[in-house]
Amino acid sequence: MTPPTKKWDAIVVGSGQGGTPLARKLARAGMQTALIEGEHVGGTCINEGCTPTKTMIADAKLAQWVREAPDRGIGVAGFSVDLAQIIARKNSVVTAFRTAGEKGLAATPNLTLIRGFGSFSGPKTLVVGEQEHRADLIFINAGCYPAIPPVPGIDTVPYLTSKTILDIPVIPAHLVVLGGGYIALEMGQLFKRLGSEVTLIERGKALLSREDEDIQQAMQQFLEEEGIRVYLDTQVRKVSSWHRDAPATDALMLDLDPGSGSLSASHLLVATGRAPRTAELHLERTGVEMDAHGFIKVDDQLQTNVPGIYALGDIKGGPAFTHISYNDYIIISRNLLDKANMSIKDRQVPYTVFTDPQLGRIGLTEKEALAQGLPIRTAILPMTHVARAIETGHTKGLMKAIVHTDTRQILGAAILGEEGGEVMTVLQMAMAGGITYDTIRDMVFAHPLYAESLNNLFLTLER
Ligand SMILES: Cc1cc2nc3c(=O)[nH]c(=O)nc-3n(C[C@H](O)[C@H](O)[C@H](O)COP(=O)(O)OP(=O)(O)OC[C@H]3O[C@@H](n4cnc5c(N)ncnc54)[C@H](O)[C@@H]3O)c2cc1C
Ligand SMILES: NC(=O)c1ccc[n+]([C@@H]2O[C@H](COP(=O)([O-])OP(=O)(O)OC[C@H]3O[C@@H](n4cnc5c(N)ncnc54)[C@H](O)[C@@H]3O)[C@@H](O)[C@H]2O)c1
Repeated sequence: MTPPTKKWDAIVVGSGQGGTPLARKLARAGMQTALIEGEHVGGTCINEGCTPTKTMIADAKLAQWVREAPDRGIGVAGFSVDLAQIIARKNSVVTAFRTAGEKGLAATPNLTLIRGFGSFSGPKTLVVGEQEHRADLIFINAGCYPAIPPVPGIDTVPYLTSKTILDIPVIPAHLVVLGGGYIALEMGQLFKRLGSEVTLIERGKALLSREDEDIQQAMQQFLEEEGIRVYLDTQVRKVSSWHRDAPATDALMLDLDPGSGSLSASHLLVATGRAPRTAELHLERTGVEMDAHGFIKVDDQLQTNVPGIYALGDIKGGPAFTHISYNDYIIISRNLLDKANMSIKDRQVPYTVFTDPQLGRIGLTEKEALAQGLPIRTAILPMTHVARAIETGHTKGLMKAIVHTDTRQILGAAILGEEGGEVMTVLQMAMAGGITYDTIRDMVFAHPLYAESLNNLFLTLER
C-alpha cells in the first residue's frame, strides 16, 4: 500500500550551494523542511567541482614550481608525481567538506534530509521512491551535469568528464580536451603539470569566448608556453578507438575539421559545457516553464511561473558559479523571511578562472562596454611592470580595467596574474562602493603587494 503523502512547510530539491543553506535557514525559522538529495550532500561544488579541482590544481602548481626550481638556482634531484597520493588528498578534502555539511544538516532542528532523487508527481508534490511529499513552497537546486556534444562516434569511446577524470587511475599519456572554457583550461593545465601531453580543441575562434581578445591571447600564450597545444576554430568530425593492438598512448583517434588532419590520444576529456538536470524532475507535472535548453525560467526574485516554486543555482541558467547559487539563497531567504526586496537584477557577477596565473573578472569587458556605446577608457598594465610580480618571478599576464570617461567609475576589470582573483576583488569592492579610479590611483597601498600596482594601473590613464 502506498504510504500517505507527507506534508512539509517547504521542500528543497538538491543540496547544492544554494539549497543546503536555504534548507537550514527555513528550518531554523521554524518551518518543517525536507531537503531531498539524490547523491552527495554539497552537490557539484564540493564533490566534483570547485573543491576537488582546486585541491588538485594546488598540487599541480607545486609540481610546476619544482619543475621550474632549477631556473631559480634551487637544485632538485629529479622528482616524481604520485597521482594516487594527489587523489587521496583530494578525496580527504572533499570528504571533510561533505561530512561537515552532513553534520550541519543533522544538527538543524525541523530539517529532514531525504536521500533519493525527487520528481514531481503533481503541482506541489514530489515523489522520492514510494513516498510522496507535499509543500506549498518548493525550491529547486538540482544543478547541471556535463553536456556531451553530438560528435560522431563519441558514444563508442570511453570519454572522460570533469567528474570521472577526478579519479582517473593513471596520468594520461596524451589528454585531448574538447572545449576551451573554464573546465578545459583548468583541467588541461592541471594534467599538463602532472605530466600529460595535452591538446585543447575549441570550436570557437578563441579560448574563453566571453573575454576580450588581449586576455584570450595572453591566456593562450602562457598555456602554449607550458607546452599545451591549442586548436581553435576546430571541430571533431569523428572519434573512434584504434584497433585493440594499438598502444594505450594512441587508444583514440580523432578526425578533425578538414585541414586540421587527425590526432591520436590516450584519453579524451569532454568539457563542452553543462546541461540542466530538469528532465528527471518531470516539471511538466507542475507547469514550471523552461527555456529552449531546459533551464528553469525565473523572475528577478527567482520565482518560477508557478507561485511558490523557486529555482536557484545553475539549473536556472545564466552564470553558473558557486557564489551565484549561494547568493540566490541569500536573495530568496531574505525576501521570504525578512520581507526584503532583493533581486538578481544588476547584481555583481565576479568569477575567477583557476588557471595559473588566475584570471579574475568583474563587470564589463572592453568589448561589452563598447557594444553598449559607453564612453570608456581602458587601463592596461602588463605584469612585467608590477614590482611584486618581478620580485616573485610571476610576471605572466596583465591587469586591465575599464573606466567611464565622465563619471570615473570602474565598469569592469580583468586581472590575469598571480592571485588575479584576489586583486580583482579589490576592484569589485571599489565598484560596489562607488570608489572612482582616480581615488585608487592616488590611494596608499602596502608595499610591495600585487594590489599596490592598482596605483600604476590607473596612472597609465594619465599618459
Ligand atoms: C569541474 C568544475 C569546477 C568548478 N569550479 C568552480 C569554481 O572554481 N568556482 C565556482 O564558483 N564554480 C565552479 N564550478 C561551478 C559550481 O560547481 C556550480 O556552479 C555550483 O556547484 C552551483 O551548483 P548548484 O547549487 O546549482 O547545484 P549543484 O551543486 O550542482 O547541486 C545539485 C544537487 O542536486 C542533486 N539533485 C539533482 N537532481 C535531483 C533530484 N531530482 N532529486 C534530488 N536531488 C537532485 C544533485 O545530486 C546535486 O547534489 C565548477 C564546476 C565544475 C563541474
Ligand atoms: N573557476 C570557475 O569558476 C569554474 C571552473 C569550472 C567550471 N565552472 C563553471 O562550469 C561551467 C561549465 O564549464 P565548461 O568549461 O564545461 O563550459 P564553458 O561553457 O565555460 O565552455 C565550453 C566550451 O566548449 C566549447 N565547445 C562546445 N562544444 C564544442 C565542441 N563540440 N567541440 C569543441 N568545443 C566545443 C564552447 O565553445 C566553449 O568554449 C562554466 O560555465 C562555469 O560556470 C566554473
